[in-house]
Amino acid sequence: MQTGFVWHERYMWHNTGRASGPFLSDASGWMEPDIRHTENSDTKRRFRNLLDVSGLLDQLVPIAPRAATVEELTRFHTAAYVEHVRELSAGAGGEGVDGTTVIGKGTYEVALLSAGGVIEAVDAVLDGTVDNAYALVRPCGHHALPDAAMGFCIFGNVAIAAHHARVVRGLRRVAIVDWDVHHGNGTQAGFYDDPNVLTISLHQDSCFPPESGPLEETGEGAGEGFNLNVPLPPGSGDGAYEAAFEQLVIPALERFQPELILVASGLDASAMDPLGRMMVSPKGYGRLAELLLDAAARLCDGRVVMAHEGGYSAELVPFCGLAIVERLAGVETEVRDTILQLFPEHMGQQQLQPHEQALIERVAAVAGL
Ligand SMILES: Cc1nn(C)c(C)c1/N=N/c1ccc(/C=C/C(=O)NO)cc1
Ligand SMILES: [Zn+2]
Repeated sequence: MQTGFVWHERYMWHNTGRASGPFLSDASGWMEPDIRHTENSDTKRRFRNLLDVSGLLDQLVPIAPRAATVEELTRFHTAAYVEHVRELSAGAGGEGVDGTTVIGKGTYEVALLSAGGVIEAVDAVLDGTVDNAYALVRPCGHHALPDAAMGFCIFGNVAIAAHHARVVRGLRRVAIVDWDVHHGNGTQAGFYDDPNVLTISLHQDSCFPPESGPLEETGEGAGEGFNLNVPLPPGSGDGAYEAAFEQLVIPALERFQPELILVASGLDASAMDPLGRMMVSPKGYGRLAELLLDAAARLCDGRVVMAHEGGYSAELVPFCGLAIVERLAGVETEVRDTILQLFPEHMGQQQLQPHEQALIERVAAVAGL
């Protein structure tokens, strides 16, 4: 199995600065100042470094990112928004609409490289250069709206790549699966009336954006039935996610018959993430990757491109990421045993719980699955 890997040191140079709050500059004066913004380079660098020291990185095919063009960005974003980011980035910087998304000096160029890196991964998979790919990009994208930055996201990397696959590469049907713990609101918004792009988001119910991603949002107009939200309850672990995949995600993909599957790969559903309340283990993320790749092998010759999104636990992002990339590459490193010892079965709420199964059945009824 040939697995492509997108990385660039510049991704680490997107400067989200230092704040006095978790990711808010505190106006009250009651917070000790000078801590790193929650969305910083640390967990991404640790993920890449574990791929390196485990020996897996040497078995991946490097894919060099490039800057996305304005034409590529404006298939999803407004031209005014793209220009706004460029201006802020060239000047003193600024923030997105939610007051937590930093557009620092030079962010524009890094965000172009992030979106362009996912496009290059899609081209490498569609050209057959590699079988599948993981784009370890930054800043993330799934919260970005056509005209606004939010949730640490600047440009809608995965949405832009989906447009590229359809408009430039001529694919008819592209599926997007978002396993980040937060709702992929930007991706949903971008294709809400589009029957050619199936958008699926599994997320912690009402976590972020606040109240976003209810199961009733199934698409509109021609796109009715082509958006699937799975708002899992806090505390959902490996069992709940595996059941959601087996009962909802895989059947939805089989019904849609995608020619390419894109994954918004946020690792913040892990059991130790500060911005989520889920219980997924590294083994659990590995299992989701297995289920997805098995479906892709049956549906679209294994064509899968994963783009990194959220994930803020320095301890678990590397192990969750490694578990996923091991499955993409079909390689088992010696680290996997460590992962299992770190996360024995009994830890946390790994088994499917009745209330989690009940939510899955409510989604199945609404989605006709
Ligand atoms: C708004 C707001 N206002 N306040 C006071 C606060 C504390 C706010 N939280 N912002 C957030 C909360 C979570 C994320 C997750 C990003 C991610 O990983 N996505 O995948 C981003 C921003
Ligand atoms: Zn997230």
